[in-house]
Amino acid sequence: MLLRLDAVDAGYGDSAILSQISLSLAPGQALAVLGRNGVGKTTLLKTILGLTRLQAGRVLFGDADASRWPPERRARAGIGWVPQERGIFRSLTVLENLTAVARPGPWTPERVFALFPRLAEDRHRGGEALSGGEQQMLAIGRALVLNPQLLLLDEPMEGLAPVIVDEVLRALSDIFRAGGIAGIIVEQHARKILRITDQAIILERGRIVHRAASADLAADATPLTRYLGVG
Ligand SMILES: Nc1ncnc2c1ncn2[C@@H]1O[C@H](COP(=O)(O)OP(=O)(O)OP(=O)(O)O)[C@@H](O)[C@H]1O
Repeated sequence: MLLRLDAVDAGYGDSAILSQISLSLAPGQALAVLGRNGVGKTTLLKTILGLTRLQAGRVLFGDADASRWPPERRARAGIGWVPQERGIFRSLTVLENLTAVARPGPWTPERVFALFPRLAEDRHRGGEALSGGEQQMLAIGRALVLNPQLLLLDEPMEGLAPVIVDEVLRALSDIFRAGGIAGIIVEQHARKILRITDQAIILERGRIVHRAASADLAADATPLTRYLGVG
């Protein structure tokens, strides 16, 4: 297993947000995290990144107990993060954004440009001149050139035009299927990411209320209707 959460309770200070979360992810596997607003999806990603307070349980990365590792150590160990607010350097060009953080490994700036031709065309443009879709692609690219083993994405499709959503979905599918990188994607639009993930969980009030193979959930949407109110 690449990642395992064992009966994790976590939150901010004394407030408990997540309760009894157990899950595991093999190398190269992708997991969809679904649920309504405020159920704790982002908090789950932050808990894996070491940005919340672990109140009970364990977080294992590879063979190591990472429960007490600070965020920097988790990043060095191979946990990558594409934050919802994207966080690119606006004063640097696209290429500089990538080269500023790249670490040795299969994912180079050139490979990112092959994945996102739109970014390749704009490689010398400044970060401040990019569209929302290009910013998202760059945020994903920047996480990739750090050559993580696990990539965490928080609502990567939010606010993007439909044509860009399709490009980002295709790229993420390539990353997981061919790139050998495991992924956890938080998303409101369940349908879209069930196609590119292996497993799915649905959260409600900080607990996992349903887990399934993504293909099964796509074929029988009863749980989606029940917990998310979508068909
Ligand atoms: N820094 C924080 N300190 C205290 N409470 C927080 C903090 N961040 C989030 N919360 C609370 O944790 C709960 C879960 O929030 P979280 O952002 O994880 O939900 P979410 O499922 O990702 O929702 P959304 O889709 O709106 O982002 C909410 O009640 C929220 O108010």
